[in-house]
Amino acid sequence: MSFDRTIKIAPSILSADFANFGVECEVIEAQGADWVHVDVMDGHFVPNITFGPATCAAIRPHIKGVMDVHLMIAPVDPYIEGFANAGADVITAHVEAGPHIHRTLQAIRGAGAKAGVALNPGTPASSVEMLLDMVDLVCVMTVNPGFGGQKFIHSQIEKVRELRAMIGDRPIHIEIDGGVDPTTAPLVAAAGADVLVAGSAVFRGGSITNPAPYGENIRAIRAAAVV
Ligand SMILES: O=C(CO)[C@H](O)[C@H](O)COP(=O)(O)O
Repeated sequence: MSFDRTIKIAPSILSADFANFGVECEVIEAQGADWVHVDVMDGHFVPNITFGPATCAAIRPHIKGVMDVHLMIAPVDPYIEGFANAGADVITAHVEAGPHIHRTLQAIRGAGAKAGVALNPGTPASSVEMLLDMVDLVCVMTVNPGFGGQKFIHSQIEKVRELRAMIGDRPIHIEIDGGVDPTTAPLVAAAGADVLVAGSAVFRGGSITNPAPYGENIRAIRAAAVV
């Protein structure tokens, strides 16, 4: 997985057809997705439950590119190896998920994956300042995690600017997750984000038997984000 700062669109399969994840991943990549974003929720750290490492392992053969696994779970550490073995390229843990995020990030890299750290909307950019040598990606949650289809929280744009300045030349992606669409994409891209997670704005209007809207939606977000 090479590093660059071009805009990458990462559809969240939270908005896909849960009965057809494998095909959804193939179709979304064929329609122009750069990464596939996989939302893991435990009903404890967030008020929703999705799936675990077995599902990630099952969809891995259907993804040619980057499988970007976002863990909205606590505790995190006991499950890192399982998600790495399932083939995750990036594993992102929340800074709020436990008292030892530095250890968690070490464990992610130790398991052979790129390490991401996610920040809830109420968590300041400064919380990752001491972690920058440990991370490959910082994920700014622009909704409260747990559900797709929520409204973008505009106050997070300033956090993205702060992170962009803090990161400087380091090879660290800034990922935005929640409420990304053609109206919000240019705001976060201008602030310095390069990975845009989008669920409802990508999957809206399409299906595995009618995938063209996926491609139109991805192209619309990408075009809007080129600032
Ligand atoms: O992590 C998430 C929710 O916790 C989702 O990835 C995120 O909300 C994307 O969905 P949408 O684009 O519909 O807002």
